[in-house]
Amino acid sequence: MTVAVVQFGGSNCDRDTVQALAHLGIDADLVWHEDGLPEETTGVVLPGGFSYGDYLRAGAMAARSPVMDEVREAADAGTPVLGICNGAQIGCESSLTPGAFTTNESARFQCERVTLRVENADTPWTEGFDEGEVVEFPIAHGEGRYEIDDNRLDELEADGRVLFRYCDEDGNVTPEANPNGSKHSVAGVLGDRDSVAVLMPHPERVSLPDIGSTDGQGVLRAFGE
Ligand SMILES: NC(=O)CC[C@H](N)C(=O)O
Repeated sequence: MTVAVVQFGGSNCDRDTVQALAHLGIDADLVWHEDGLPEETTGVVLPGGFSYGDYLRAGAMAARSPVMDEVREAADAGTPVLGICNGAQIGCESSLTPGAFTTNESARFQCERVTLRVENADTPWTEGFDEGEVVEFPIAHGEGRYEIDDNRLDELEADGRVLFRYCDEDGNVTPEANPNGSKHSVAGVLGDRDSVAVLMPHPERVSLPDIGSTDGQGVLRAFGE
């Protein structure tokens, strides 16, 4: 049982992710994208970073790597797939998940801790949380503003495919608590299956007790089942 953490040129959260998974007793390995997914792959993480220097649009180049065809096949077969930050951008650029992550409203790179409200606790990524629970994760992105057409967003909302929303410390979803101008304050969404998810905040950066918080463990535990 091995989770493949797929490295592209410019990935930089790959090792942190392996370490965070290992801390939870989940076997994970770095996989260079040109090498393809190993046969024993039981989960896939598209990690954060700056693949191809965010050239064109963040995630646009990595989404065209042949390994993404394998990731899609694995996802279609029910293998859990999680895109984190740049991995979320790659997930949307490759249509594994709906919508797109575009330039922050501030037009700046933002690195800060944010609070998130768990919108649907009935998914593998959130079953360790309560619905409405407020958790704190870091963000570190320049292109994290979630965009999607209104009809599609209404469908996602109706289907419970919004996983996390930016909120204030009391769980109120307000424009002030939305760090990047994401539509409906969306911070994470599910793909067609609930085994596929992407989120802009970084659960792997809040998964090791030594770093001070373990709020992110619930997300990564999905790979332990
Ligand atoms: N931390 C990350 O993965 C960064 C994502 C991407 N490079 C951005 O700035 O939007």
